[in-house]
Amino acid sequence: MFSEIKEAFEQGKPVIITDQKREFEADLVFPSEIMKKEIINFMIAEGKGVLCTVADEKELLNKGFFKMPGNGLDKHSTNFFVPIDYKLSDTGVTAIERCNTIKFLSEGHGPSMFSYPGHVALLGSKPFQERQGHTEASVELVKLLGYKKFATIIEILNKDGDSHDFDFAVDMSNKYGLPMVSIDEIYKEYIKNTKLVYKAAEAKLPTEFGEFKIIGFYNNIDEKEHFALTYGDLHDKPIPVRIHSECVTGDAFSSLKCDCGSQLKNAMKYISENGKGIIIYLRQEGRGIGITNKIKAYSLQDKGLDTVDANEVIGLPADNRDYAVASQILEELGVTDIELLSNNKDKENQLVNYGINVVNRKNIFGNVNEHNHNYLKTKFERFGHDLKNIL
Ligand SMILES: Nc1nc2c(ncn2[C@@H]2O[C@H](COP(=O)(O)OP(=O)(O)OP(=O)(O)O)[C@@H](O)[C@H]2O)c(=O)[nH]1
Ligand SMILES: [Mg+2]
Ligand SMILES: [Mg+2]
Ligand SMILES: [Zn+2]
Repeated sequence: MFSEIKEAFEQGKPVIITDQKREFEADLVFPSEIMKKEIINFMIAEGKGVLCTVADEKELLNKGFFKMPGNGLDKHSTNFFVPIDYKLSDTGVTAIERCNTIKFLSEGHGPSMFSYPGHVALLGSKPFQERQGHTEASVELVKLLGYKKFATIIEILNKDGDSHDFDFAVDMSNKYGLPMVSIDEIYKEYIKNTKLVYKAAEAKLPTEFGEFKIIGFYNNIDEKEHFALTYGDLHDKPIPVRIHSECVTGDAFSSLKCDCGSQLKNAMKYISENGKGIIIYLRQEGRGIGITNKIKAYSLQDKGLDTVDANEVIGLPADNRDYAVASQILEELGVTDIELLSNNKDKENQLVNYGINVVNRKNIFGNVNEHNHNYLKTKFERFGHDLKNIL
């Protein structure tokens, strides 16, 4: 898909970046460094939103560009700088003048080359893992494809002048042969190509199942302290790997409402019996909603809701987990080929999408009891977990 986008850029066609999660809006996007007058004209005519040129926020601030007053207070607000024209422009509004302004900026010129306020809106992009808007997606996309980190974007309005019309964007894509890509897809590719996790500390950890090593990591993806336990030599291929999401009730307090505690122990046992392996402990409690929300969900389950509906009734996704950190932990440990110890196909799919070679997925079960039987049945029926053999 990314090679198709590069081809479109080379032919002077913008791409459409969609956002299925945050705002449902669609923007036309083109690399600033190869901008042409005709492309600007097309983007203004067909997009109809506000034409903005995007650059890295830090770089803009370092060079001395001016932020709009009051801007940047809310992390989700549009990060406008004072709009610009290149210095020698006449009015600054024509397609050729806006094109020149955009190209000048992408050549690295500072504020002295521009006049203010001008006719090209200027946006500062944040680090992608901090904010996943069209602003960030546009510059990361062009960077991934080998262009300088400057992009030009415009929001698509439909024939009535309304935004958030996904079908209209699809029609435009078909009419002009413009590739479509979602912010999510660009983010996945970015994570695959950007190192964001580093080993921070390492020590011995003797356990009931033998001597493991425990390794802590810094990461620039979220604020959490993820860690891993490793056992034996990790040079073999594939290495057994258990990626376990935190379940403090099951893992530490012997809860019988789920299978997490016994599943974790069985994984440690399997790894020590095989003489090698890794447990990655991800701090995404309650399938990513946190312990307090999990308790809220439990109280709805006490009233008869299943584990999926309970999350949804409190307004949260049934499963909010992401395995980007796990895939980079594996990379940091030098492991690419794994035997995934899991019954969860989404875990496997996400890891594969993040570039991990899952040679095979091996089921690993916890204990079934009268308290967790329905919970496991729901996971089988509604999430498609591979649990048929134990129910
Ligand atoms: N929201 C919510 N989370 C739960 C509930 N029961 C368990 N969990 C969480 O579910 C997650 C289970 O994680 P894992 O065992 O790594 O993953 P899995 O989806 O069971 O897949 P496997 O790899 O087959 O074990 C943990 O984060 C638990 O805290 C529940 O009823 N509601
Ligand atoms: Mg937006
Ligand atoms: Mg589990
Ligand atoms: Zn659990």
